[in-house]
Amino acid sequence: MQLTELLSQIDGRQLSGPVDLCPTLLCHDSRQVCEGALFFALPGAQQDGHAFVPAAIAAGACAVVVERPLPVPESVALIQVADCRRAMARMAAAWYGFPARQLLCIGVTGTNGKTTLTYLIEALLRQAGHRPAVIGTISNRFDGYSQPASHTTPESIDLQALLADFCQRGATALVMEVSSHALQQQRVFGIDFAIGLFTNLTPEHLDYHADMEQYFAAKQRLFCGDMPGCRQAVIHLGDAYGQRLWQCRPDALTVALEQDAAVRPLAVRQSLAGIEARIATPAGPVELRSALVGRFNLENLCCALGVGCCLGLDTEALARALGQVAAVPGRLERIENTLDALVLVDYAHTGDALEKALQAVADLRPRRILTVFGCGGDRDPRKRPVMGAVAVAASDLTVVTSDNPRTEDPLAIIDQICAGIRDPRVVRCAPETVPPVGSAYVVIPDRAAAIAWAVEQLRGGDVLLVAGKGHEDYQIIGSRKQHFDDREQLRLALRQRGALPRNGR
Ligand SMILES: CC(=O)N[C@H]1[C@@H](OP(=O)(O)OP(=O)(O)OC[C@H]2O[C@@H](n3ccc(=O)[nH]c3=O)[C@H](O)[C@@H]2O)O[C@H](CO)[C@@H](O)[C@@H]1O[C@H](C)C(=O)N[C@@H](C)C(=O)N[C@H](CCC(=O)O)C(=O)O
Ligand SMILES: Nc1ncnc2c1ncn2[C@@H]1O[C@H](COP(=O)(O)OP(=O)(O)OP(=O)(O)O)[C@@H](O)[C@H]1O
Ligand SMILES: N[C@H](CCC[C@H](N)C(=O)O)C(=O)O
Ligand SMILES: [Mg+2]
Repeated sequence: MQLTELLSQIDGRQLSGPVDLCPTLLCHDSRQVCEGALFFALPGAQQDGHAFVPAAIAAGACAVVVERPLPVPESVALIQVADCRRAMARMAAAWYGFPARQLLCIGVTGTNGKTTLTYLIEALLRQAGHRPAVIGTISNRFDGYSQPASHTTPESIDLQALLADFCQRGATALVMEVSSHALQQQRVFGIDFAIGLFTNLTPEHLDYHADMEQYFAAKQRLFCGDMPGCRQAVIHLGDAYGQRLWQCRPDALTVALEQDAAVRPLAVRQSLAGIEARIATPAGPVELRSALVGRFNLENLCCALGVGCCLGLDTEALARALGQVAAVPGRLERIENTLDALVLVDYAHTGDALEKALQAVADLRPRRILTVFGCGGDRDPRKRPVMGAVAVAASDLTVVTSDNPRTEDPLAIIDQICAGIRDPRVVRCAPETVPPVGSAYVVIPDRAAAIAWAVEQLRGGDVLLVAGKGHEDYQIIGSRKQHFDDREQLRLALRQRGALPRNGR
């Protein structure tokens, strides 16, 4: 594609140097530049891409997009723009032939529930006769083809490449998680979402966003802004930020569990077998049976119904589609055992998610609740003491361990978690002396050892919740990513106790 054609996508740019160029590649990492590449110098959180312009040119870049003028050789085109990430998103869309225009695009944002909702909406889109692609935390996938995701929402160049690939494979629709990082960094700029869904907003990513207001402002961009955002909004009102969002999108289809809204439950029965509910919707009352458990999943199902109504599905089609989603990997995922205990792996890695997951467990009225969790390194440290407090408040026995320490000291992360455990009734015990019943916590930094120890404590009627890593099949310690899977570790520990069922893997 001609550089001039790409440049026609962006306003207010200044150009110097040659224009009659045909770049071979779009790229923002100097380490990936090849002969003829068009390089975007992104101002980053860690580094400034402008510093890598000389390296990009040395590696063969024929053109560079910058926010500040820089000296470059005469043979290189220099394009100066106000916002490099936005220019990159627009040019990437053009480069790949505007694939999003061929898809019915649905964007899901909010602190928790996005991944779950993409699975539910995927089923609704199928029911509506679409061939949906899914982009999110677990994987980017379409029709049997799946690649593990490195980000919840890919960088704009990767995103547009994926969309073009999905279109080529025959996708007609897309449901994607839209993270606050993505909205802040313009990764989805230019995508015209037919439907945007807001689930909730609770403290998270406050290492990246200055405060909750900035975090909310990022999320809000999907609904009211210049992106172009979404045509139809679905908003969960049982959340103070959802209420605020509704003020800027009074046309939204509203969802709530406990207040008046277009989608709201009329009658609910919850058990370990799942959720049975009669739910009011604009299409009429839906009789829903879902194998998903927990009140937060009732909320997710209601949000999905809102989206399904926007798709024009009738009540039977809505119930049929959502009833088909029996589980979401790593979200309250059950691990079979012969102890008559419920063993669950869950991705709760925020205070609110952990509280909701533990509430879902408590609603099952178990004998005891045992919780194993840690917090990721190089991520918002503010959630650590909160998760510590939430875990011990709702558990009989908590095992504080490591998540993905990344470049932080795992013991320092654990100390920050424990600093939140202020309730004098909760005692810290050594693993050898822990009382069998009561409010206690132990610290076992090695996650595999923590899981094995918790499994040893399990008795019939107990629930064991291993939280924080869900579907992840790795652990990042330092800069090394090694294989680690909570589900495998649990099965290993259960096997060692002779408590893995005959057919258990
Ligand atoms: C905090 C964050 O979002 N960081 C993202 C951001 O990095 P950054 O702004 O820090 O970039 P940087 O490292 O300072 O580098 C600046 C520029 O210099 C370039 N560079 C750098 C080094 C070099 O030698 N040459 C070079 O050209 C880089 O490619 C980049 O373009 O831009 C990078 C390029 O697009 C991303 O890869 C990077 O994601 C990092 C890896 C990350 O961990 N992001 C997470 C926190 C994230 O995005 N999470 C969200 C939300 C998760 C959720 O809630 O589910 C997600 O959507 O996944
Ligand atoms: N509606 C909800 N409200 C609160 N917590 C929820 C909700 N849905 C799911 N959770 C909890 O949050 C965890 C993560 O859920 P899910 O993966 O669906 O959210 P997400 O928004 O995609 O998260 P991430 O931003 O990490 O990708 C679940 O394992 C569960 O513990
Ligand atoms: N989407 C979240 C995932 C956190 C998962 C947890 N296991 C961790 O590594 O902190 C993030 O990037 O902050
Ligand atoms: Mg997700």
